[in-house]
Amino acid sequence: MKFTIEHLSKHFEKKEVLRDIDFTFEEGKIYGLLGRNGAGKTTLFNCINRDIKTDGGSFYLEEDGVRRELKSEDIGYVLSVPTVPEFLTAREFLKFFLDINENSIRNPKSIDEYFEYMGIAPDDRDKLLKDYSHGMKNKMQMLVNIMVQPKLLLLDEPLTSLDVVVAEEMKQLLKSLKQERITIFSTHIMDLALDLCDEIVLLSHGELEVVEKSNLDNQEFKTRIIAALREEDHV
Ligand SMILES: Nc1ncnc2c1ncn2[C@@H]1O[C@H](COP(=O)(O)OP(=O)(O)OP(=O)(O)O)[C@@H](O)[C@H]1O
Repeated sequence: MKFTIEHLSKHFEKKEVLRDIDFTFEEGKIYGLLGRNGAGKTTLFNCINRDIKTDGGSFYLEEDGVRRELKSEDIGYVLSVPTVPEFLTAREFLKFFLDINENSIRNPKSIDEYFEYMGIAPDDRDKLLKDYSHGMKNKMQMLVNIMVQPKLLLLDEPLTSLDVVVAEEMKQLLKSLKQERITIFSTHIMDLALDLCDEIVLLSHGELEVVEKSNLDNQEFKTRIIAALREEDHV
């Protein structure tokens, strides 16, 4: 499977954020998307998820040699600021989510198995989501996105608010999920990107570019990435 972006452009007023991007992502890989603040990472995700209108461009999935347009049901999108229905308990939310996605969730587990899988303690499962911490809401958002087993998983800085233990668990979880999908992961934490991701892609000057690791060690690789990002024009 391949996910291809063709001629994607997006501007806000006078600012050209994405400039005629052409890029192909491959199945089974986690891509670390790095870019300076304001480089356009969230904008790129929002364009792919059709949350905002693009100026032009197309998105395709190719499976077994057959190419078709990307559909919304192909995508899981974990936002940096988790959005969950605050007025429901975590259990009610999962039940509702399972009900409305009955036809698209393959081999569903029980609600408590999902909580277990995500490390959400029994005492927290019947609490209102408005009383969940930022990190716990993040876990719930991650869970519902994983449940539908999307072909394309977009993660916008999802681990930033998690404590070290949970962040490590989530890292292992993402690694275990990477087969049969394409994962694109934006982060500012370089060590996390190097540790978790198979490829590092820079979003710089509105374009995507792979940074080749070749035979560099991690420190040299980091230096190369930072040097490339420094060139970003910040006006
Ligand atoms: N709705 C909008 N209206 C006007 N400008 C916008 C809008 N959304 C984003 N921008 C601008 O587009 C640029 C890219 O923003 P975006 O949030 O995609 O960057 P980012 O790479 O995700 O940044 P960060 O790493 O800080 O989260 C910024 O200059 C931002 O101000």
